[in-house]
Amino acid sequence: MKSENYILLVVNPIAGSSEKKTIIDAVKIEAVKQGYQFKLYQTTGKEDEKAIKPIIEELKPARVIVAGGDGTISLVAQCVFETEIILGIIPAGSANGMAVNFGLPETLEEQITIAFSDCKLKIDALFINGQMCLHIADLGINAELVKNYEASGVRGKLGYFLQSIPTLINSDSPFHFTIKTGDEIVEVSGILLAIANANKFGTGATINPHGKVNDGKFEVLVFKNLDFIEIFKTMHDQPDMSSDFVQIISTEKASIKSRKKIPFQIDGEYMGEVNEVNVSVAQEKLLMALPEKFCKLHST
Ligand SMILES: Nc1ncnc2c1ncn2[C@@H]1O[C@H](COP(=O)(O)OP(=O)(O)OP(=O)(O)O)[C@@H](O)[C@H]1O
Repeated sequence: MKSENYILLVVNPIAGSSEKKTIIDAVKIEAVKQGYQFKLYQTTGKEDEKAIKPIIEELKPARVIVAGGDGTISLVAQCVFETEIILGIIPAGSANGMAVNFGLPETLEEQITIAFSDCKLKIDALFINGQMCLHIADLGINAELVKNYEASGVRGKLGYFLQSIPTLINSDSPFHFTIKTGDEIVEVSGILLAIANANKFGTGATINPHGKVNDGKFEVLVFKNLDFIEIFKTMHDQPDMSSDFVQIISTEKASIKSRKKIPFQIDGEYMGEVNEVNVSVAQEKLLMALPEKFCKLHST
């Protein structure tokens, strides 16, 4: 089989509410136009990683393009981790947190241009309790919201919205955290502890204004209360958040414990309740095709 002459497109047929045939056709047309062979893999939700890895080994594609939500992007990222294969993204999930963080445009045409472009960046991957995280993981009310959303069966942004009020009312928060980073131990209480490789939540809220995706570090952010003025500030790209609202720890590794078990999510997938998470970072191990503005911002 001829190497590096393929574009592999991985599509999650059930992600979000968008119709996938348009995406598949448009990516195929672009691949053929650029002289590539085209291969499509549609996820089943069962052992997809085991199915995708041998396809990549056999075809050695120049790029793998993924059309789905954050869960599918993470799945495919694991398949190209530590290789020189370029990963391109067509956001097609409900919340698309990663796409919002990377500043990917809204139209399919522009997304395809970027996925095929030479504007590339090697980004860090976090490993949290052995699981890859590219965007944001958290313990507390946001993870509770993800759990309730997944259980509700209502997909899309409306599902998140419908779940938010009962989740806030019924939450067990605040939680008490012990955070160990190298030599430092911090004791702190909060409603939400986020572990962020990224700057923004899927809502566009900038929770981690100084984070960089390729600096070999990540941020542990403890949100102490539901201060709506401070939450409002996160709608700006460079919010000046008070330390009474959020405590930010920038580090290369962390061990986080809590007295009681807390709902936990990674990149929008609910992971159950835990009372300990261990985080490490693998620097610049994932090669991605990203918007020029994002690449420039991270190359300085
Ligand atoms: N063919 C399929 N049938 C059912 N579930 C699937 C299928 N393919 C993938 N999945 C499941 O989809 C989930 C990942 O969804 P993804 O992150 O792509 O979308 P999302 O952002 O969660 O958006 P949505 O809310 O639309 O699912 C995983 O739980 C995976 O097991």
